[in-house]
Amino acid sequence: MSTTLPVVLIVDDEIRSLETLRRTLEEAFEVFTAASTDEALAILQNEFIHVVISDQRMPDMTGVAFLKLVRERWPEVARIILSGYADNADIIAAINEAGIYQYLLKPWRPDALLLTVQGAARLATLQRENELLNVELKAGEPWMRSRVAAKRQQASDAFAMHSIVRAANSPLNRICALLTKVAVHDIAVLIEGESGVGKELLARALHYASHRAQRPFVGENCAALPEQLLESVLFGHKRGAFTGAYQDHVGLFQQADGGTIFLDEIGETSPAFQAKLLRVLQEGEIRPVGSSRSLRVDVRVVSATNRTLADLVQQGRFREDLYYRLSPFAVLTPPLRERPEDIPLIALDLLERMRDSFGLPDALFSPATLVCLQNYRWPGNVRQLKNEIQRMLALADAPVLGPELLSPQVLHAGDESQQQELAFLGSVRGDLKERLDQLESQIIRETLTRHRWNKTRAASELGLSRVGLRNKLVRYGLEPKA
Ligand SMILES: Nc1ncnc2c1ncn2[C@@H]1O[C@H](COP(=O)(O)OP(=O)(O)OP(=O)(O)O)[C@@H](O)[C@H]1O
Repeated sequence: MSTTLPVVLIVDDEIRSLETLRRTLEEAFEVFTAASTDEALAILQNEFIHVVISDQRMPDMTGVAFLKLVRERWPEVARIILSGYADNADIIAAINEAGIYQYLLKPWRPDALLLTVQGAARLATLQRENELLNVELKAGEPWMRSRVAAKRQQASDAFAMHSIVRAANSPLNRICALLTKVAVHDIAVLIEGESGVGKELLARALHYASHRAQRPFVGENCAALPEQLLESVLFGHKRGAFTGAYQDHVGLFQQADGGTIFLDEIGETSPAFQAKLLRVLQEGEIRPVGSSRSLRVDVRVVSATNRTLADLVQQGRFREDLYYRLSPFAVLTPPLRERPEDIPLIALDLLERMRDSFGLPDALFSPATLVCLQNYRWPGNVRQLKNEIQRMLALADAPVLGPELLSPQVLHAGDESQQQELAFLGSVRGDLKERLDQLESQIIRETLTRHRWNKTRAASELGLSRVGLRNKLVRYGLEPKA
């Protein structure tokens, strides 16, 4: 599951009610609103929605009829009905026909609504993961077990350390190697790095490299929820623990039992929450809100932050004792601008994944576009790169994605790079032979990086034999470090 916010679509013909719902949910979710079912269907068609909340009484169709349609087309989307009337027939129809997650009565309470939508989003995420695993309900049957095992293997391959795209000489190699080593030991891991650098990707890869791979990986963005809700989401609650707690709720720590829990944006948590988390980690037990019983859980904690946690400790904003609990092993993921050799490879990988859905199965980058992509500084890291490629695909009319499709700041980075190239040429010292050697070494390094250090392809592009290329690598000391 991604710890980017879950996406919720609200459908209601009353604009004021739509806006109130949006305001209540938009802190914790990415929210779309639709004032008609047609508008809602168009959004479902184009967006990746986790939860649909529909009003029951709408002019064009009832909420139940609409959610039935949603269930037929997008069964993985969790469905919630909001109604002003406790009509038994409607409730039974909603449950039977539209398979809804919850029937909420108006006036709803913000905390109850948030909890319900959080639970529904979690369900939708699990359903998506199940879909990935293609686990069918008959998993208990012996013939299914081997299939489930095979599908789990596929999932672990998809999230394996080796599937994290990076160049042969990328600094990520060292990080992946360290995480693979640490994975087999059951210690907590802290992953630091700017937003969008791939911290969650690394956390998942760590999980799948560990002996916990057959158990769940669950994640939560700790910055997305108010303190009390976060506590309830992570540790669970008993029915009646607070207003709006209509039923028992199993927390994520319990859901992750035997597996890994990923606590994203841990640096944003309140002192009170930090104290509770520390107790859970010290005791290996959780106590659901409103419960008098503690439950033992066996969970490996991987946390992430885009701050420097040690600095927050220094500033008195993060508990030192919790910091040491969370970080017996810590890695700093470098931003994309510090590993430009990864950019073309990640860009090509993202393009391959996305081009079909934009109806451009043969799309490829022009060489000038690749140069611009590699020269830009990507403050939003891989997530921003992904958005940029989506934007290009959305604007493109032909398979070759030229630089004219780039957003201005990325395009402009190309200009800067030309200036840099001129500056580089000006900075090269020595006689003509020495300067040409330096240029040759740069060109070979760039070509190899683009070909993921596949020497046959690089040699072919450069018009060299493999032996010829190898000799030059030795001469210029260019062999990548393992
Ligand atoms: N090396 C990579 N190869 C392919 N895709 C990547 C790579 N690194 C990151 N991504 C993709 O970039 C996006 C952002 O990555 P991820 O969510 O892991 O970042 P993050 O550091 O956890 O971000 P945040 O701090 O905002 O939670 C995801 O879609 C992820 O799949």
